[in-house]
Amino acid sequence: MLPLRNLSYRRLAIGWRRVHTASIPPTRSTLPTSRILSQLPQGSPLTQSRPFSFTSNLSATLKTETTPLGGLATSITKEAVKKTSAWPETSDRKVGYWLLGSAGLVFGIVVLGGLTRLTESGLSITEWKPVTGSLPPLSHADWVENFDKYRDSPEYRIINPNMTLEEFKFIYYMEWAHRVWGRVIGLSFVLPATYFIVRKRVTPRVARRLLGISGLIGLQGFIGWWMVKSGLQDDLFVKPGSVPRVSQYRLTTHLGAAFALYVAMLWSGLDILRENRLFKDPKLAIETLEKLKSPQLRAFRGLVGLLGVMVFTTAMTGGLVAGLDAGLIYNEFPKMGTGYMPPVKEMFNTFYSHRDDNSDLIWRNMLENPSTVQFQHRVAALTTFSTIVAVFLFSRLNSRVAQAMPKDVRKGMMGVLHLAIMQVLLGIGTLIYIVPTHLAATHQAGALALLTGTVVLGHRVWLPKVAARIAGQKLQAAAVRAAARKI
Ligand code: HEM
Repeated sequence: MLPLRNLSYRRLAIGWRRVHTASIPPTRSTLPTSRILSQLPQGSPLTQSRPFSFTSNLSATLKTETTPLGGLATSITKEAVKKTSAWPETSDRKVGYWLLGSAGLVFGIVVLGGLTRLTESGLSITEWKPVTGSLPPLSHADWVENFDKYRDSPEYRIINPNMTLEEFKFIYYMEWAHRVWGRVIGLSFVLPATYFIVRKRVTPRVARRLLGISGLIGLQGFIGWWMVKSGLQDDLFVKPGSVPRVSQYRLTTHLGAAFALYVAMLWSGLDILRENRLFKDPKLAIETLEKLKSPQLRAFRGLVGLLGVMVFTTAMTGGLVAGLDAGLIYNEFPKMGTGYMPPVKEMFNTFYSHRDDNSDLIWRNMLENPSTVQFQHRVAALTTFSTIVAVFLFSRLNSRVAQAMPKDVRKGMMGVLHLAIMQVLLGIGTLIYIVPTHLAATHQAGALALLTGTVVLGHRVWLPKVAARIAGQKLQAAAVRAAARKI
C-alpha cells in the first residue's frame, strides 16, 4: 500500500495554510542525501535496514517550520499538497504482479503459436470472427461445414488433398486454441487495466503504458489475421512453384509485435515492483541508487542495452528463417555445403529480383532467399553470442566494473550467458535434426527466455530516475520529521 496515501488530505490542506501564515520563505531543499542522513537521530528507522513506513504525522512535519530545515519542510508540504490530485505517486504492487502474469500468458501464446506453425495448423480456420469464433464447431454438421471451407483453401488443395475430417479436427483445435488464448490475453489485460486506471491504482505514467499495451494487443489480433490471410490467397493456386504458407514478412511482424508486447509487460511489471521495494526501505533505496549511479557502470549499461537490441534483431532474422522454412536446407554446422557460406551467386540470385535493373537484388535476397536468410540468421546469432561472451568477460575482468557491479546484476549477467549458450545449442540442434517440432518450439521459447534474461539484466542495471526522485523526496520528508522529533 502506498505510504503517502495514509495522509489525510484535509489535514494536509490545514498544514498548507499554517505553513503560509508562518511566512517562511519557500526555499527548495538542495541538501544532499548524505547530509540528511547525517542529521538523523541515533536509532532513526532510516538508518536501519528494515521496512519503514512513511505514514506521516503531519503535526511533526509542521513543527519543522521553526527549525533550520523549515524551508525544506515548506517545500515538502507543498509536494504533499500536490498529491491531492488523487493519482498515486507509485502504482500498486498488485499491478506489477498482474503485469508479470500477463507477460507469462504472452510467453505461452508465443510457444503455442510456434507449435501451431510447426504442425502446419495455422491455416485451418479460414475466417476471422472475433466474437462468435470463440467456440469450436459443436455439431458434426458444423465440422463438415468448416472442413468444406478448408478444402477450398490452397493449403488443402496443394499440400493436404488426402486429409481426413479427424486430421482436420486436430489442426483446427491447434489454431482455435491459439486464437482463444489471444482473446484471454486481451480480456485479462483490458478489463483489469480499465479497473486500475479508473480506481487510480496506478500512476499517470503507468496508466499511459497500460493504454499503449492494450492498443498493441488489439493491433496484434489484426496482424495475426493479416498474416493468416496471406496464406489463403487464391493467387497461390496460379503462381508456379507457390507454397501455401503465410508471408514471412507478416509472420516476422507478428512475432516481433509479440516480443515487443512481452517486453513492455515485463519491463512495466518489474518497474512497479522495484519502485515499491525501494519506497518501502529507504536505506536499501539509497544504497541501490548510489551503486547504480557509479560512473564505472555507465559503459556496461550501454552494452546491456546493445545486447537487448541484438537479441531482438537475431530473433527477427530467426522469424524469417521460420517463415521461409529455411531450416530445411543446409542441415549442417558450421559449414553450409562445401564452405562456411553458400556461393555468392546463390545468395544474390537474380531469380528473387522484381526489377529489370536488379536494383532490389540485395534486399530481396536478404528477405526472400532461404539460403541467404539462413546464413544471415547464423551470422546474427553468432555475432550476438560473441558479444554476450565479450560483455560477460568485460564485466568480470575489468576490476573497476566488477567492483561497482551490484550482486543481482552480476548474477543477471551470468544468467544471460547461460541462456545464450543454451540457445545457440538449441539452434544448431534444430538445424542438424531438420527442424523437429519439439526442438524448434524449444528454440523459439529459448529466444524469448534469452530476451527475458537480457531485459531483467537491463532492468537491474538501469537507473530508475523517477523512482530515485520520489525516493529522494520521501527520504527528505522523513529526515525532516525525524530531525523535528529530535528537537
Ligand atoms: C542468439 C541466438 C539465437 C536466437 C535469439 C535465435 C532465435 C530464433 C527465433 C526467434 C526463431 C523463430 C522461431 C519461430 O518463429 O518458430 C529461430 C528460428 C530458427 N533458428 Fe535460431 N536463434 C539463435 C541461434 C540459432 C543458431 C546458432 C542456429 C543454427 C545455426 C539457429 C537456427 C534456427 C533455425 C533452423 C530456425 C528455424 C526453425 C523453424 O523453422 O521453426 N538459430 N531462431
